[in-house]
Amino acid sequence: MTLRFEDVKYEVDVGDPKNPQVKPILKGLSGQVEPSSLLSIMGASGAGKTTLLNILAGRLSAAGGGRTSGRILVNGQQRNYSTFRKLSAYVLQNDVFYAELTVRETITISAKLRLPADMSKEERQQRIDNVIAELGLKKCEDTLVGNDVIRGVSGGERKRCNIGTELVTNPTLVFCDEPTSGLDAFNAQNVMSSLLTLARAGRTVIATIHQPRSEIFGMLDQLMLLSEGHTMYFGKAANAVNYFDQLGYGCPPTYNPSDWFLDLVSLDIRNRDAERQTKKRIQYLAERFRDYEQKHPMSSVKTIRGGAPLALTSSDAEAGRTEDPDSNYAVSWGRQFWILLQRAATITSREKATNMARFIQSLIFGLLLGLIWLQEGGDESTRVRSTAGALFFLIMNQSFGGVFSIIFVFPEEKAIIHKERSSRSYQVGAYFWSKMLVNIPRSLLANLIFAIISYFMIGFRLDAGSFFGFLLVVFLATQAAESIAYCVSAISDTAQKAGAIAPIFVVTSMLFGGFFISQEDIPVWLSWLQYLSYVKYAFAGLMQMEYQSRDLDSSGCDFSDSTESTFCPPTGADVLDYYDINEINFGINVLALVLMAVGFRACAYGCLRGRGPKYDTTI
Ligand SMILES: Nc1ncnc2c1ncn2[C@@H]1O[C@H](COP(=O)(O)OP(=O)(O)OP(=O)(O)O)[C@@H](O)[C@H]1O
Repeated sequence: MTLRFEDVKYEVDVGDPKNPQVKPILKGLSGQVEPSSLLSIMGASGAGKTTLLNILAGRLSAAGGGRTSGRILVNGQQRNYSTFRKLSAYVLQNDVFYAELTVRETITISAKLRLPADMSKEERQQRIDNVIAELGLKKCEDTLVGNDVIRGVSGGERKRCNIGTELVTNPTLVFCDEPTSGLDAFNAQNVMSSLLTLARAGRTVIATIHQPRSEIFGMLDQLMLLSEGHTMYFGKAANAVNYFDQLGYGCPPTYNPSDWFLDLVSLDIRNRDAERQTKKRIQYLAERFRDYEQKHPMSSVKTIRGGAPLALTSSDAEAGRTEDPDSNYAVSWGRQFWILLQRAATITSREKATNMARFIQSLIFGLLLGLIWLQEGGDESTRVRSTAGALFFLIMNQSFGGVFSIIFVFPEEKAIIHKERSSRSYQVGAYFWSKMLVNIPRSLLANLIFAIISYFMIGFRLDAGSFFGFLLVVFLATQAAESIAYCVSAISDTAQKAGAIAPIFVVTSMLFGGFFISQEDIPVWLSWLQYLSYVKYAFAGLMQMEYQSRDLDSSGCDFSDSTESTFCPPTGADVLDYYDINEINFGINVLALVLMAVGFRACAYGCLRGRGPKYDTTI
């Protein structure tokens, strides 16, 4: 596939939105990349490399609010975005992965989601094996990808795994953003030689690269050198030294050419003199290159080394061989859901530290609450108050446990989802609902551990119905709190933001939960808030389980003086009256909790869906 770009410009508005200033970022860049070749876009930080790569890949975020112009031609024709996406792959700079999956599992899941469902198992397996072999990942295929906490593959292997997940579709065009960043020299070279191998197999590869060591520089086919949005050089990498030599900027013999070029085209802003001088030099080099471009029009830019181009139709036909011809996804929603459900189950079962932390937390808090309210004695009045306190506190405890298990994890996972959605691996609903389903057993088990310990230590009503009612309400309250956490995480960019917002909802629910403030004390204009409080329904449900249809031991009570301070209820119904929780029955409270758990999750799903990747498709 030959990719040609002509006079590509990109500008954004900066400063006061009412009186914005136009900031040009790319100032009319042109070039052409042919099959079997690797174009490296080089330049100092802020030169515009990533912006250009994103525009060429059709992955420039529409959220940036900039304006693009120019022309991008694929095999001489205006690109069709839908086909272009299927034929191209974009390898992000950040290797965001599930640390708990192995390299082979990661690539296999990508293949299952992105290859047509009617492809035979053997054919798919062959494709996965080829990708693993092609990228030299055989040695570490069964090693966990890992992260900062879990020991996994090396940085270079992770980068190649990142490339591998994109290569399973056999793309004809591969875009790579800074594939060598963060890698040591050895791994950087390995990654670059993998890219070169891909190019030699007939693909067109475009990669941004910051400052390659001399061995890597020697491997490059075509080089595009950028500075301040201008082209400083475009052509054979091997000719670059000669080109700058002719302009009077000969590379000293002991220098790595890429270091030399970066020194030449970097803007030095340490002091005014240096800035003026370097600006002048950049301006001069940009003008010289424009002259050079006019003398050597683009059609004369030839592929450096030969290689049979991949038949455009093979990949195209493959990508078009989907279950639903109208869908942009390779497999149906149901199959996406099933694959993602299996993935989520595998990850959850391997999150040993998280699972243990959740279960130990339930155990410790179950014991702690049990010890604090251990078989509370005293008169009925004291027992009622302390039971209400215990029930309320344990709802809060389980809610916070659930909320914090999500808000510090989910926002980070969103980076993976964003990447996978950008490559159109699946619909967000398939991911979200499969994840919700997989999380339920873990949450249920944590609640069960907590319920068994606290229920019997505190000494709540001793019959099976009451215990399971208690478990149901605590579980649903946790689910409602988790749903709020998902919702907040879906709208927050970072875990910190989610961590700051989520308690607002939980604490407000707590405030209107019916324990601290009675209904009549809530100002009328705020009273609607109580109906949004899952704590209210959970507290009412638990109190009903404990006190419904129950006579109390009210010996020693003086009913002639039933003021608040000498509260002395003869029956459970009086207790429920006292806490204003007789108006809604247990079934309705449970239903309200179910609706809140589902409703907030649906909101979270809506937010995730609405905040999906959107790209500028102007050119
Ligand atoms: N939407 C935007 N609004 C304002 N400035 C922007 C926007 N997009 C890019 N820029 C600016 O354009 C310049 C080029 O950005 P780009 O990310 O392409 O640089 P780069 O060469 O890839 O740098 P690096 O090597 O540091 O990643 C930077 O100065 C950046 O701050």
